[in-house]
Amino acid sequence: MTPLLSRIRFRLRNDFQLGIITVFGAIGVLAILPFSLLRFAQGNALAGSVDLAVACTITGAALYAWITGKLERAGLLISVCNLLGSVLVELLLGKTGLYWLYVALLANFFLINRRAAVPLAFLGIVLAQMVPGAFESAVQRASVITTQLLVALFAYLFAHRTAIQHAMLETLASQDPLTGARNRRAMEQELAVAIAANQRRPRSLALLLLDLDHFKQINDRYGHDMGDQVLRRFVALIQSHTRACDRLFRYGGEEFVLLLENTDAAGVATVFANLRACVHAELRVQNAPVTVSAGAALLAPGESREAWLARADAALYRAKQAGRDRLELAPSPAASA
Ligand SMILES: Nc1nc2c(ncn2[C@@H]2O[C@H](COP(=O)(O)OP(=O)(O)OP(=O)(O)O)[C@@H](O)[C@H]2O)c(=O)[nH]1
Repeated sequence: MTPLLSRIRFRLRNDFQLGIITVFGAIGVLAILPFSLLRFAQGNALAGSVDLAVACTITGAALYAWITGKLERAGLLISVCNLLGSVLVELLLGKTGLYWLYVALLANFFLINRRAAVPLAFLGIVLAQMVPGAFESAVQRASVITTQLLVALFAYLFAHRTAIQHAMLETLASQDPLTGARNRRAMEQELAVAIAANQRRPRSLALLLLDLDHFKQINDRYGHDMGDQVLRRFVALIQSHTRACDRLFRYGGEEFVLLLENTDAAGVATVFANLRACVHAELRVQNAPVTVSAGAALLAPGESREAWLARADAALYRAKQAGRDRLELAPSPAASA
């Protein structure tokens, strides 16, 4: 498979909304365009033009989504086009437009945020009622309104449920189940994002690698459950003594990474001094104090995630060698070269 094809496959697999937009782009070409040609062949140029405009807009919006990545905007364009197109077809061809409105009502809840899809659904249902001569009787009109409302309601419930499950999956995929800190996978992604953002707008970005001292002894002496409890309390302590914008990750075992934005060497030293003090004061195992060592590194220009982490790790190693319960700051790569 060519790199382009595998990239397309990857994006379609990992982005549900882009997948739906793509399906619509294909519908624009494969399903609506033939109708447009049929209308022209039947001599109904107006209906043919409406179908052609809808097909082009939907397919254009799908291409726009692929090229720019602006899915919300593309989804909204397709949603509005679906609704207005259905109502216009109803105006020109009668009931046929109503059938398309059902598709639009259903699809819009997957194309755009469900809170935006609700008013659009109501707008579509109301507009569909205003088309003169589209209904043969009051009963038929009532049936159409009821079934359209039900379709919108079920689509809303399904989209709502999907959004909840999506959020749950995201949490499961990014959170360490024991401590609730973000996991290593999330760390790798967020460090990459922070590095990319820093290349565009450089500012001081610090990484603090924290490691509980002699943690093996805690497990050995007091049992694994006590070790787990210490890890949970350690994370809770860090989270309650750092800023909301500071990001904590479990790097593995008893090692944690704290990503500190807009923080220089003096700032890292202050953060660590505070954490060290609160660990001394509040983290005890059967009255024995627990201590923590740390290695810190400030991101150097052009530095990779791996190199940045390696410098913090080397600094942590030095902190351990120097007697633990302390912070070591990594020299910049230029200084150590
Ligand atoms: N209870 C518990 N223990 C863990 C977990 N993950 C790793 N460990 C233990 O953490 C210990 C880490 O031991 P070491 O790497 O020797 O580190 P240390 O004893 O803290 O020694 P220093 O880092 O040199 O101070 C090992 O005994 C692991 O089994 C966990 O999720 N829960």
